[in-house]
Amino acid sequence: MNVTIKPSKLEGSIMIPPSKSLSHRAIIAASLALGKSVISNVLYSKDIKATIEAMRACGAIIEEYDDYLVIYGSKVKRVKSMINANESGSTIRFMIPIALVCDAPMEFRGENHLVKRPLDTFLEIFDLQGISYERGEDYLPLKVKSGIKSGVYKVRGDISSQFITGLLYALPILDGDSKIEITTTLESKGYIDLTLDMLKKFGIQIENRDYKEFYIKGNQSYTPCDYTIEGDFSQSAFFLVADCLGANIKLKAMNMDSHQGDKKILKDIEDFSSKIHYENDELYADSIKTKGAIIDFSQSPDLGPALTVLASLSEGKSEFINAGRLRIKECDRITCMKEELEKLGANIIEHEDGMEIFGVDSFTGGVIDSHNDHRVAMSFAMASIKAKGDIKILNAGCVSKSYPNFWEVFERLGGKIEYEE
Ligand SMILES: O=C(O)C1=C[C@@H](OP(=O)(O)O)[C@@H](O)[C@H](O)C1
Ligand SMILES: C=C(OP(=O)(O)O)C(=O)O
Repeated sequence: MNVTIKPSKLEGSIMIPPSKSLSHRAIIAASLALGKSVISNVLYSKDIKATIEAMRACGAIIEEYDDYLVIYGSKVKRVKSMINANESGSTIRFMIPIALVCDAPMEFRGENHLVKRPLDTFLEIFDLQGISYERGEDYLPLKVKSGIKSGVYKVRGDISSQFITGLLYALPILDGDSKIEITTTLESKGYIDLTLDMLKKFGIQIENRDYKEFYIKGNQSYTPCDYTIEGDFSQSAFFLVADCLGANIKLKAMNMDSHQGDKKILKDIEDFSSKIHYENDELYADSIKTKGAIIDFSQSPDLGPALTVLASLSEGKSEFINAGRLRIKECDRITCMKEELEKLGANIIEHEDGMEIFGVDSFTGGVIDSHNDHRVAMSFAMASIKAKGDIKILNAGCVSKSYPNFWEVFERLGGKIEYEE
């Protein structure tokens, strides 16, 4: 599906969808807890559906209702011999160690760009533990012959924190104690905090030694827990950027005490010289001519696409640093944002691990390729606010990865869209 957006004023109050990161974590923890858990405020995005199916493949009984799940957890067992993570990096990297708690063969699959996103950390572990596996040219499909064992795991912290999250979920339920040693600086640390918080809620103890080593006692049990998913700060970024660009959108019921790393968007927006307000339970940013800023993406890579749009429309120069991991997401988000924004008149210099962005006053119209990346598509929806002509976004349906009703919400806020199948 393609969409053509006519520049228009966006205004209104909306509920931001539930956090994708917390949803994955709650569903997995509940699926591993023997007994009944209710997970409320669930959005059935493609990524979350992939995790639900993956946990069913490992033995959980999951009942789906409108916006909540009733989950009867189980010990990991082989109900199906294949897990398809679709396009979800979180699902594949969380599920590999979890599914391999059960000592039986498992095939992991993925779709589109996911098959090329790195899984080396796990392949190295398989080699060290003598676990045989088969793969082709890409990382997926991956057929693993047997389960993982407790012990010492040395893991890089600068490729994806998702490997560490997967291990933190799996190692407590193995026989024997384990230790994860982080061998580099740890990036996306906020996501490890979300993991540790969720594990604690479901009764799992992890000893965190300053994020350098994690000690994990074996033979632990997940205990059931009812849990409500809070609003997603990564998704709030698109609407707060829209506010800066001239929209008047208020985000209802965000948890201002949230531990989500992407809550950093509030500071980032203020670094661009706008102001964040939280009044009467509503979050919004001032519409002003923002000024260029220096933004570090080591802890919050998912904010990259939205902030590239904001920087392109801010006065003067912005510098994005420590952003190399943006290249290993749903697409190479550095090259893609540069190439697509330049079609609208932006001025960007690309570096291996960042960008220099020279602000312009407004955009022209143009045809944008979303590169099948939900965050790219949503960022260009917001770019349309400052465009002098129509913006057509190709393959705009990719928003369903995290936010299936995004375009409906955009229209409800006053966005003018023509759809084309
Ligand atoms: O653990 C998580 O929920 C996530 C971790 C981040 O990945 P990295 O750890 O690879 O940066 C982030 O980009 C992803 O969207 C969600
Ligand atoms: C990178 C993302 O997710 P994942 O790694 O789970 O595919 C994302 O949502 O931007």
